[in-house]
Amino acid sequence: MAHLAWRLAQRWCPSSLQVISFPVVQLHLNRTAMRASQKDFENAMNQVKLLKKDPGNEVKLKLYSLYKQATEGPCNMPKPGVFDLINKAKWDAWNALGSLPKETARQNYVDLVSSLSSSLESSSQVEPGTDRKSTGYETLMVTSEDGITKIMLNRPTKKNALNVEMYHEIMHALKAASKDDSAITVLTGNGDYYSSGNDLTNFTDIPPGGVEEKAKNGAILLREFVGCFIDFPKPLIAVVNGPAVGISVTLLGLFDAVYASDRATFHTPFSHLGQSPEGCSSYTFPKIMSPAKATEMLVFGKKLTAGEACAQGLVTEVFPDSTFQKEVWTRLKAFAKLPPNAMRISKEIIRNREKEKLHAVNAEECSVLQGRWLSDECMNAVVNFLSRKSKL
Ligand SMILES: CCCCCC/C=C/C(=O)SCCNC(=O)CCNC(=O)[C@H](O)C(C)(C)COP(=O)(O)OP(=O)(O)OC[C@H]1O[C@@H](n2cnc3c(N)ncnc32)[C@H](O)[C@@H]1OP(=O)(O)O
Repeated sequence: MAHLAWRLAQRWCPSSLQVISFPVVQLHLNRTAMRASQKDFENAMNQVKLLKKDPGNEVKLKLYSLYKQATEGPCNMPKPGVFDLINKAKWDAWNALGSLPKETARQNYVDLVSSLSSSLESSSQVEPGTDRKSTGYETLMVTSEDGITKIMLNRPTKKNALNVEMYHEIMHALKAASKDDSAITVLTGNGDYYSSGNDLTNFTDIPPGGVEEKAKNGAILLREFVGCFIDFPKPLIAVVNGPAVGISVTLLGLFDAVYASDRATFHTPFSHLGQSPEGCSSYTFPKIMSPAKATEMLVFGKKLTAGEACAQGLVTEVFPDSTFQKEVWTRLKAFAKLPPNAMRISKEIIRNREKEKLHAVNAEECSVLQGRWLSDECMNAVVNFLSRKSKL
């Protein structure tokens, strides 16, 4: 009983939640894949001023040291005397960052502020079900309510095509959702599309190292991105509000449930684009729907209706578009009331024995795609789309 009381206190007492939030801060500090722009950095500096709670001296020193490193580089001040306690603590914190590059310090600062904003916001949450909106995302809307973290793709005018920023932001949102206090996580799209897949303009921004470097970087990003779905620890549900194309379809094989509007379609036109399957679909689709049906989709680019996708096991259930949102969210709210640890553990039992295999498949698919991106077939398809000569 005392144990239960302690756990309840830990759940609701803001000061103990501050302690819980610390590993989240660490997690964000370890994330180096995203690159913060000067604008992100300035936004983060403004956000610090808006924090409603004092984050404590340890965090303030970390913020100070990252700020100095990001703006001035390695510590360049003479060491204060032992009795100058405050300046000595600040000097120690800055000096401890050694030769950490300015860009990394800037990114770590932005991550730290972002994690502080969400952890301190959640510590002031008094009632379950209070809506929590994330800020700082350019391409997503992320909310946490009723035990559900909802990650909404938010580029409706581009049919929610996934640009490089969106890949990074989804990874960030998934990592945050895996640590937050929600029971389940949902991915959905804003507007009439779920997602039109990879943003084909991703192929246009060629770095100094040329197309080879571009393809290599793309493969690294894709592998990390898909890896986040393979490793996601809580029930992950897709609410497919409209047509889905390319990678937004292949990833569905890594979700725990897929609910679709009857307006949704499922299209993986990889051969048309001179590309090859990703998102582990070369492994998950044949298992889900038989090798021949997977071939129709992944090799011949057959577009499925929601009903067909459901009959083939890719979609869990289809709802009429007119009642889709209401019916699905009612159901998800009921799921989110189930004991979260039991759900997490059950997911682990269902998925874990496949994890190693999925990571190996992911690595292989990315390596094959890296080669495909350099092919004439792929380059022509991208040029045709961008010059408005072709559409799916
Ligand atoms: C790090 C790299 C990882 C890569 C992973 C590999 C992933 C592979 C894939 O996902 S393959 C699938 C790629 N997707 C496509 O080929 C879809 C291309 N889009 C279309 O064919 C059409 O836009 C459509 C059928 C999705 C929708 O047609 P329509 O309803 O007529 O709308 P518009 O074409 O007018 O679209 C509106 C607006 O959005 C832009 N847009 C839509 N999809 C994409 C896209 N995938 N990439 C870039 N831009 C896209 C479109 O250009 C319009 O923009 P505009 O208003 O003209 O500025």
